[in-house]
Amino acid sequence: MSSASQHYRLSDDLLGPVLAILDAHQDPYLAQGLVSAGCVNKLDIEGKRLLLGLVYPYPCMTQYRDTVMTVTKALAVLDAIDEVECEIDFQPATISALSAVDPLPNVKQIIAVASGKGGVGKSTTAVNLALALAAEGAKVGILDADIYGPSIPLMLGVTDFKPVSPDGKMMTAAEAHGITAQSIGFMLGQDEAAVWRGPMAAGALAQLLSETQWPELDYMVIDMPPGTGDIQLTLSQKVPVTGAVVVTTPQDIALADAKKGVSMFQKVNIPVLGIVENMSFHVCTECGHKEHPFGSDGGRKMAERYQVPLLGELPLKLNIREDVDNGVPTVVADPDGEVAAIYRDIARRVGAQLALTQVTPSVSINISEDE
Ligand SMILES: Nc1ncnc2c1ncn2[C@@H]1O[C@H](COP(=O)(O)OP(=O)(O)OP(=O)(O)O)[C@@H](O)[C@H]1O
Repeated sequence: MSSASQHYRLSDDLLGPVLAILDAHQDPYLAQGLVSAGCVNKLDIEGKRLLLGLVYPYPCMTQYRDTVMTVTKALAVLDAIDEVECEIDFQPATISALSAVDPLPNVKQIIAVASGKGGVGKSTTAVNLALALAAEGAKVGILDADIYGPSIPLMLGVTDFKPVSPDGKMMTAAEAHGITAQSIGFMLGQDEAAVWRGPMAAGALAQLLSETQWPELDYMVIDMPPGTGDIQLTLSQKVPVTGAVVVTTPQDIALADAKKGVSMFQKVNIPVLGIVENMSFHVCTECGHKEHPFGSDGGRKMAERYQVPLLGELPLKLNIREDVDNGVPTVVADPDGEVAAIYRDIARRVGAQLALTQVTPSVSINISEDE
């Protein structure tokens, strides 16, 4: 990876040691030194004050302070430097090869959150991932494409939102907790979903995505319908998804279905960014005993087998459910808690994986009226 533009204004004597020190700082998510990862885009010196500019390809705002402290301490060994002024920014990669038909010019990356099986916590993961990416400094949207049970309006507390179309073409989206949301649930009546044929549903969902007035977004998270059937396959082909996250629980049956999810994305050349194991463990609030009600290590073994990262393991925890039921997901309801920290860690991993994957959209979107 290399940075878009680098401004280095140091003498050769100083540049070498500074770059060596910065490259010795391994970024945990990119698994490379800061220089090799292309994060160092500015180096200048005023007297003995080093001006350092870092640009990350994934959002990591909650880590900025730690990074500044570590890097400043490391550079302090050089006699020529007695102060470091560090600016950190985030700039996600933009999809490199967009098709001629580009329905989402405002969106840099599209992440599909999928599961092989219903009820594993896909929507809970999708909404918390979207909010965690936002908490790390990204501009984020979420599309609730789960026609079997659109739950994002409830989870974001925007159940009474009704999209309008002032120009008769593009629909408005809801705003909640700093992210933009569109949901099939805003459009559907109670029992409409179940009767849709696969291609028709996928067409309608792709249309919903392309005909919504999204603001400039770094990431669009799509909460996919559960399963690996026609709708999911067609949707994956109609939308230029740049990476997929597969959610599973550790139990055998969910894992078997999640494997089908991974294979489906691999078949349509969508990079699988990794696996989230939800409801991995439960810690008793009274005695602190940790148990694995649905088995253990399934997600890890699956990740190893398919050679994709295990992005994180979430506990089975009452307040995760209560928070989404209250319309304020845990990342927002308890930002300093350990669950929010896990979601933010997953968000950084997802952003870094997208940056590390040479992404091109799966296919161009071509929506025909009859689908
Ligand atoms: N880690 C967790 N701890 C406790 N409850 C959870 C956790 N993850 C999800 N839940 C709860 O489990 C239920 C199912 O979650 P969710 O709706 O996110 O699953 P899903 O896979 O999207 O389901 P569907 O297939 O119906 O769309 C919800 O009530 C949710 O609040």
